[in-house]
Amino acid sequence: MGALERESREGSRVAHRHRSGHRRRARAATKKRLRHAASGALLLLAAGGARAEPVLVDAARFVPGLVTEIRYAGSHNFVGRPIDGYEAPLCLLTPRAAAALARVQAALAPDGLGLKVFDCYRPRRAVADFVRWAHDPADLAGKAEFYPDIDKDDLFRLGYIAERSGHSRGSTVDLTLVERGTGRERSMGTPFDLFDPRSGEGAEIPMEARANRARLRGAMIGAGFAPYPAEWWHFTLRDEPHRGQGFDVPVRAVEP
Ligand SMILES: C[C@@H](N)C(=O)N[C@H](C)C(=O)O
Ligand SMILES: [Zn+2]
Repeated sequence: MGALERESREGSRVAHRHRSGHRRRARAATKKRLRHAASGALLLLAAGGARAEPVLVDAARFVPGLVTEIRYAGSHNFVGRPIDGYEAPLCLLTPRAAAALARVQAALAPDGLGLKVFDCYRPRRAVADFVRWAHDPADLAGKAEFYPDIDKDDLFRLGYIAERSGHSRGSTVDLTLVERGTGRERSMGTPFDLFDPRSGEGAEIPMEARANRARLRGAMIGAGFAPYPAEWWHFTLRDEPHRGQGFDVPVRAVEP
């Protein structure tokens, strides 16, 4: 069974759980089909195409003015090269997470602020790439910039990178605050993906950076996201769909 087919079956089980009533469940079990659209989008399709619910959407279409800098699609990241599974620099998210992010963006707008995303949905094959990279002690290309004071061996143990990442469920996002007009990033005390205690809660950082972290955190929590204590940039939608799962379809353009 191919990865897409496997994911489709997983998605089908999720859809099934959410249907209420025996009759509807039985009908869904027999009629519902998951198909992989020609574009590569992962779609949940009802029989006859009556209703289509995408599992992942391009968040930029839902969040006006969202700035994207998808680091793992390029080389400016802790590995130092594009990561497996990132075929396009897109922020794919579940529709629920994208809608929540749109609420955050709207809440920030009156202050002239907006969001810039660094990572969104992360395929399992990308996580596997991180794990393979971690097992090569000679590959230290990104050490000086991203983990200067942490042994590469410890990055997973200390929780800076996950072997089973919430990002693979599509409702987790790495992001920061930017000024609306200029796109200039607000200072957060440490850069994105600096694996260091200073990136975590309670770190000794300048007051302005502390205020910026609090602004981001408050806006994200207000829209239903949970922060991650070790990394100021990492948030997961509390009421996320697809819990306990993980998708592996590559990051590439999805149908609108
Ligand atoms: C690698 C970093 N950007 C991140 O997202 N870390 C968390 C722990 C994860 O990998 O899920
Ligand atoms: Zn993250």
